[in-house]
Amino acid sequence: MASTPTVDARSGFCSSNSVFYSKRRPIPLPPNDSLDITTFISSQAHRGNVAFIDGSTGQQLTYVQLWDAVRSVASSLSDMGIRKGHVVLLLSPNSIFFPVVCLAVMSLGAIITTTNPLNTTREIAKQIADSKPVLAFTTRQLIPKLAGPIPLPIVLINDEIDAPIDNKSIVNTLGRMMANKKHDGLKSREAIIQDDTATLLYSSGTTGASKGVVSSHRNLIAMVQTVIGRFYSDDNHHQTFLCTVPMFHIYGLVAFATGLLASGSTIVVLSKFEMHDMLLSIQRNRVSYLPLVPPILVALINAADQVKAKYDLSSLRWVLSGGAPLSKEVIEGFLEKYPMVSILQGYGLTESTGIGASTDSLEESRKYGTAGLLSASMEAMIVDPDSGHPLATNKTGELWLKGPTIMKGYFSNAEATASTLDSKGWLRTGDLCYIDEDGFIFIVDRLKELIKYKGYQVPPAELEALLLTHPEIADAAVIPFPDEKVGQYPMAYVVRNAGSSLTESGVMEFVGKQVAPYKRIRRVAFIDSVPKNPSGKILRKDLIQLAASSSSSKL
Ligand SMILES: Nc1ncnc2c1ncn2[C@@H]1O[C@H](COP(=O)(O)OP(=O)(O)OP(=O)(O)O)[C@@H](O)[C@H]1O
Repeated sequence: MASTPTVDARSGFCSSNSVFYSKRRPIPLPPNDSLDITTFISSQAHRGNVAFIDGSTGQQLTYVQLWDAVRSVASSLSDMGIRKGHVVLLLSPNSIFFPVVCLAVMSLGAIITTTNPLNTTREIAKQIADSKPVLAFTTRQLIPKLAGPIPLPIVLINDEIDAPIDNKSIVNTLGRMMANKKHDGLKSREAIIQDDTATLLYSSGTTGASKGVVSSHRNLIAMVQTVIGRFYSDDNHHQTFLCTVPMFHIYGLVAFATGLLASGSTIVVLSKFEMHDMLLSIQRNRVSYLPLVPPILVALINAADQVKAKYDLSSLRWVLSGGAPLSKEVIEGFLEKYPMVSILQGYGLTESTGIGASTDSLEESRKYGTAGLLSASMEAMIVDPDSGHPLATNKTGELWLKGPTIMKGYFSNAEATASTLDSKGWLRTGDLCYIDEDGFIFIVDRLKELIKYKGYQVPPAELEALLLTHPEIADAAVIPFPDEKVGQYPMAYVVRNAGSSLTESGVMEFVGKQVAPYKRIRRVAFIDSVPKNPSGKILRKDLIQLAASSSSSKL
């Protein structure tokens, strides 16, 4: 008889197979295999009334209007010949119509692919060549970005029904589609099963070329269940969220275009992040939940006195941080300035269709620096990157994840899929982590970003967190600087507070006193701001390039 694996209730670790099991209540997936994400969300019971509010114009979409719009757009798409398996590109800043497009496309079994409006025409052309969309939704301002070698028919996202169709690529407008009340097109909708592909999102490309991540309806349904479990387990009272993070990224997509709609939340949408607009929207709409990325949190700390004097933030209860590391020092700094607000953490990847671990309560968040507990039904292994052996609690190695939200694979890239997903469904996250005796995950750094000094590994995130504790440092990034003798050494790019006269040697001494000799920063440069991507990650490759060009120009 096979023995039952013994799982330690405190850590979730099973010593017989070295797997960490989630400590959260498992979430049963809907048994009906013939189910798409849109039907799943729209069939959830809740008492919500207003789904979306445009943060700048105040325009609202109620839940009744939202689902009516989704059906109208789906029917129009079907009339245009969009079928299951077709890829549809969405190039748009955040808007209350972004989710309408996503949900309509997915309801037909077609696949939504999104892209960053800040991408160049060349980058977008590359994504188009890879994903081969048959149609694009975009705004009038962004049409020139689709001027690549493959012309695409365009649906204009425009809230005016009678927007002029004055460009030969424009085949329709979203306003006209939403006004279509016949819904005859839905009769030719094909059957969808949970395993069918729903989204083709591109990873951020922080550590290499961006890759197309294929997620299924099942992946998204499981993620919606995770979101419901995270925010609505105890009581089902109405909550208002502010959307500042981009909806084209997995973070924004699972929260604002899918997950939160299952429980009747109200979502105030900002087309882009701007500090004043964000704060004004919180005040005006009595926002209770603010999901953001770490740089915004840092900005809120730095400007705390002016912010509190100018805006009424009394409705704000929770800030959710995700997408990039958040140090203990930043958390403490925030709580000191905003004692009424609690911070929740979320950790995930495009490849895990969103949240893989999170803190869901104030008590959990008090484990400062943690990315949280594994999401419901998620399993983890910590694998020694050198030996490939799984490790136990409090040992650092690469985090592997397995569960119902893990992607199907990379699009048209069998090689990348094989090196990231193993045959048993384990996803190699590329993140260096440990899991403590209570089951909390701590992210040390990204494997690919470790600096190798004389064979020792130096995590840049640790040095960045330390630099941020300096009272005269507003922001910092640490990169590897190539050196013939030692391989690489840590170099810091530092943003000084206004009026600071901190010197290079001052920075080096500050760090040198607090770390082992191999971790010391051996080169410093001052900059005005640290380049970051929309999910808050430091664009280290840009800084590496900058360091290389400034050192060669000095030769
Ligand atoms: N709460 C968090 N704390 C620390 N790091 C986080 C957190 N959330 C996400 N991350 C980081 O973000 C990564 C996932 O990011 P994303 O899927 O946007 O693309 P990327 O990994 O940056 O891009 P690419 O794989 O193309 O380099 C995780 O592997 C992790 O390194």
